[in-house]
Amino acid sequence: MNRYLCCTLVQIFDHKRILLGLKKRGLGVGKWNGFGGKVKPGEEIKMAAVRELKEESGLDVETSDLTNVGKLVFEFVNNGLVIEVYVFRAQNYHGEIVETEEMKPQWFSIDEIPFNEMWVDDIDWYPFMFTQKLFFGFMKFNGENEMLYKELQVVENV
Ligand SMILES: Nc1[nH]c(=O)nc2c1ncn2[C@H]1C[C@H](O)[C@@H](COP(=O)(O)OP(=O)(O)OP(=O)(O)O)O1
Repeated sequence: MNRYLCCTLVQIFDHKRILLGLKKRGLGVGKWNGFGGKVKPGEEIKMAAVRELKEESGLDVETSDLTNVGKLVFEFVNNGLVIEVYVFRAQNYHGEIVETEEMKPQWFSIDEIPFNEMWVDDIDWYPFMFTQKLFFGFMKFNGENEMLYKELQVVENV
């Protein structure tokens, strides 16, 4: 039986900029990513997204300001881990951006997203996010840097 995790990922937008965080520890260390993490048992997914965004960036959003952009399922063939990631975007937020032990946040122009320092699948699904098409993706990884398989499709709901 594979080990399964349900996670969130929040992409914060401000006009033509996106806020990314450099992951300082754990899964995806050294990569720029949106903000998110594991949903706790019994926790509502959007509440987990709000909590993880706050923990990793200092920013607050309302659950009603989180828009679904897609769902990604990653299978890590090297260790049997399966991660289901609910991806959201938000442009209404408040609070001060802070660097934490886990993440170093930084704004990037949406024309200068550092895809070569991100999870290798991001370059495939960010375009769906930008064109506001709800997507579902399934990817197989061997370790954190080798993508063995990918499948992406536009869907009606996630
Ligand atoms: N291939 C991938 N592409 C991507 O863009 N984001 C990925 C990804 N695989 C995992 N993620 C994201 C989803 C989620 O936001 C994060 C994984 O969560 P973490 O392991 O950081 O969880 P936590 O923040 O709960 O960890 P700890 O607090 O350290 O226990 O990495």
